[in-house]
Amino acid sequence: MTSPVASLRLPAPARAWWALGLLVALLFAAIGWGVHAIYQAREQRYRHQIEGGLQAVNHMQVRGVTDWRRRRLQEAAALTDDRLLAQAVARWRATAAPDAEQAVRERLRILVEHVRYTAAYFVDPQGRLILDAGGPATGTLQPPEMRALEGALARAEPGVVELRRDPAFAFPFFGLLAPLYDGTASLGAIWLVMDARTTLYPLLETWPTSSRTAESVLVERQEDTALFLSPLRHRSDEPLALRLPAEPGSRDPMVLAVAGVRGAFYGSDYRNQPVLAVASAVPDSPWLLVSKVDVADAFTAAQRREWLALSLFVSLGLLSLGCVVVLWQGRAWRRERALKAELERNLRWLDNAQKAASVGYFVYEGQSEAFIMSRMASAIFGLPSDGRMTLRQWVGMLHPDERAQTLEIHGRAMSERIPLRTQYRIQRNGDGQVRWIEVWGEYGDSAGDGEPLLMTGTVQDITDRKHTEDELARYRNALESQVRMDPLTQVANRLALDEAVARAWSQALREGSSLALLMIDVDHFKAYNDYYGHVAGDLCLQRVASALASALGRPGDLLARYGGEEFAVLLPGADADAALAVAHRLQEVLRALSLEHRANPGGFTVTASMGLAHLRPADVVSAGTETRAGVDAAQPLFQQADAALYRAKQLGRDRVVSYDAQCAATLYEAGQPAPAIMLTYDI
Ligand SMILES: Nc1nc2c(ncn2[C@@H]2O[C@H](COP(=O)(O)OP(=O)(O)OP(=O)(O)O)[C@@H](O)[C@H]2O)c(=O)[nH]1
Repeated sequence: MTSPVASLRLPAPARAWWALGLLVALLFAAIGWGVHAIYQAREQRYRHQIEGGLQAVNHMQVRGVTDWRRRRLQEAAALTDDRLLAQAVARWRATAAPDAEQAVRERLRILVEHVRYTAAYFVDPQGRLILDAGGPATGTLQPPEMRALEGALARAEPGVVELRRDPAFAFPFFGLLAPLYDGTASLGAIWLVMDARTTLYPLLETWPTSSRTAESVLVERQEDTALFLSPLRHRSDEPLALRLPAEPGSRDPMVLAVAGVRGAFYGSDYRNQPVLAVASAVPDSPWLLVSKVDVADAFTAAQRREWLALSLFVSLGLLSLGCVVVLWQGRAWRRERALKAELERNLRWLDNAQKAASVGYFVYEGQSEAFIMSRMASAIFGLPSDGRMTLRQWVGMLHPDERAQTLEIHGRAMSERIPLRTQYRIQRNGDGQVRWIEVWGEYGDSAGDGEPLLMTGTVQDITDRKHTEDELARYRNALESQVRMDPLTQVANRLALDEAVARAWSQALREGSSLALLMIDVDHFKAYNDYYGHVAGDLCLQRVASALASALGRPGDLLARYGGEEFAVLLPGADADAALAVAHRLQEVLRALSLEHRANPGGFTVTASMGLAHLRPADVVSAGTETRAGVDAAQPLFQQADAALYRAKQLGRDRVVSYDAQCAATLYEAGQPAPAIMLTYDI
């Protein structure tokens, strides 16, 4: 038999959990793959974005440098086209007029102060320095400037001296030579000198990002080298001092640029750092502008952004998942709370129901030899409500009258595994009260599973019910006896006599034994009533009955009031002599009573006549005269007793007559029907 506790165990999860686990693993794999793919796509996009961004910066700076050069050329061309300046120079050179010289110097001063040239000179066609903004100048042009002057004068347009260094100036400078003419005669030229540090190089430092590795460098191919025209961010070489050989296989972006590589590309710069670079040519110049940024720097920022976005995405996902779990768990919690509340309600209801019905439940654990009990069960046994009672406690409480029987019933239920239903008394330890209880239980034992012996059951206090039942039984018995008792004399009535006679007749018939019936009639009782009154008559009958009853002692003998002043005594199993002896004893008892009866013609006390019948029912049946059942079967007994009584009256009353042939004859003579069976007796 499976234990009820064992049956409460949940089934093993098995395949459902495996499937769930696999599903979750697949889900995570799909999410991981999705995240990786998103990351790859986004990284590619960011790479393009970074390359595009660097290209945009490079183009912007190229445009700035180009504008810078164009403005310088325009300014030089404007000097060549300035007729007033040319006329002032021509007049100054021809006449040495101070106002003309002043006009030329003023023009040179404006160029220095307002157009931000570092220096401006007037040079003659032979390249000698004649005048600057401060006054007369001395010296001659260096070869690069001389070549530019000759070219400018020959072409009648400004000549450019590319960025270079010279001991005359402590900075890299850019030079222009603007030729001047007086008609077709050349007057010389204005030499404009511009410091690259303050005007050109700042254009290369305009970056929209705050990257620490981003830089732009102007380079120029000079023979088989790449000459760095602008300063370097991570190296202290002066501009125009560093040049790298343009070797094939070099990965330096400057070298690659002078080798003809344009657009975005990857390389390794003068620090041997991997870089992303963009190279462009500055229009109308020999310059190349290379903008570059460390790969690590560019992509670390992008990767950081990417990881940030991804971690944000993952965090949001996890947060959502957490919310779902919390919601789900919250629902589970709410559901569990509701179930607990319902369970508590049900337990309260069960408790109340138990109280109302005085029923408790319990589980008996064979292993620990203890009862685990509900509150009500504890209360029934008068124990504290800790819900535990040992086997020894229980045995000690069993009422001594039922202890052995109760233990046997429990033992049989346990050994035969049959349901237990029993009632017994207990004497409670606490208050000493004796209570009736009813126990319903069932033993369970999964010995094969190693489960301990268990019995579950209910216990009900039925003390009140038992009392009620006892009351009812007493009441019923009282009723029963009242129905079969004569209310006046308190001896058995006619109904009780008939039932007793029927029983005795059947028993005697079965056993082949005999029985006797004595009919007793108070003599001249009408006269007693008439003389003493009816109430006194009742009292007389009561005393007669009481006296007769006191003379009968044998179990089974029965005195009954047959009717009126007539009594009957049934003597089952009595033989003829014994029956006659009883009759005489009864007569003696009456005489000893000495009840006064002045109206009795035969004396002055109450007397009675008695007719005795004695027979064996088996004889009657074998004679075939009677075939009736019950009390009717015993009619011969009554008839013979009646006949004997009649004869006793006939013979003068106050005597005992046993039935014999004379009795029948007397009846016959009196014209009354004689009993059907004429059995005689030896009296
Ligand atoms: N007081 C009283 N009288 C009763 C009761 N039952 C019957 N009797 C009276 O008993 C009398 C019986 O009278 P009878 O049948 O003529 O017999 P008897 O007067 O006894 O004469 P014998 O029997 O021939 O000696 C009647 O007068 C009844 O009224 C009773 O319960 N109480």
